[in-house]
Amino acid sequence: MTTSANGKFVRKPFIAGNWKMNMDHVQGITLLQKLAWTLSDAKHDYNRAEVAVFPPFTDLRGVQTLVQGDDLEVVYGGQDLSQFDSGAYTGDISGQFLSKLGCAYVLVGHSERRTIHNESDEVLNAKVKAAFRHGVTPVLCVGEGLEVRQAGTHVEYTLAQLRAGVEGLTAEQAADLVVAYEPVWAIGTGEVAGPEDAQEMCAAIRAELAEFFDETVAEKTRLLYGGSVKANNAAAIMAEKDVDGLLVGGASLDPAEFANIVRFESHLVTD
Ligand SMILES: O=C[C@H](O)COP(=O)(O)O
Repeated sequence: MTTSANGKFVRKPFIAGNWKMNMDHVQGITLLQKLAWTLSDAKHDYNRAEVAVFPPFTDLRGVQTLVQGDDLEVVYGGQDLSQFDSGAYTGDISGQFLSKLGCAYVLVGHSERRTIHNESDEVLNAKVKAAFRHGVTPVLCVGEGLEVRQAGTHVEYTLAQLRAGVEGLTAEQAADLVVAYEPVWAIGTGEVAGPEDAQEMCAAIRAELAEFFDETVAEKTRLLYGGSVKANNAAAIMAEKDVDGLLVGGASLDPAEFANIVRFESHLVTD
């Protein structure tokens, strides 16, 4: 755990770049090299903000080789995993394979998996458990679409996804879990939920974790915001009390922009 210069952070900030279905394995290496150089030039202290990238599966072996070969401090993960460990599941990727590739994290239930691939809460709960079985930390994504937001039921909707996702976890697992709140209406649209929207939901998620598990879990679980994050809005979102990190899509494909998001602290107003 880290405390920042302004004393805000009790949980280590976590800045994650989800490349989605962008960057083939050659482009991915170039992107990661540029990101690492930019952060090195800026003397980024990885103790102050953990940096993760989530490349496509086909990039992961190259990413592992680069991270190991150049001793990079950037960590990486998969964008999805199977709820099963092995067998006749064509096209799926086991948590065991991700673990063997050195993945520290895996996204579970990204809104694009929930909508395009119709992944249910039950399947996602099984995926969260599969990740833990293989020693890979799940980043459970939750969040509402535009209709739910307009109906004003977004908090209850999102908390129901959360409860379903963490069902059956031990307190220790829940404390390690990362939860990403992504309001679907703010993803890739240029629409940003305001810092106060991110705070409202992250506070509600933390309270729900305290209720579902206990206060200790709620104090430890890291909560991210994702949805049209850019360098010019990252600091304001991160200044919110219950926001511990950012899940960045489009802006993570630009190494200079993403590095500036990682270095959000340099844009924070300190007392
Ligand atoms: O995984 C990232 C989120 O879907 C946000 O994507 P975005 O930054 O392109 O809006």
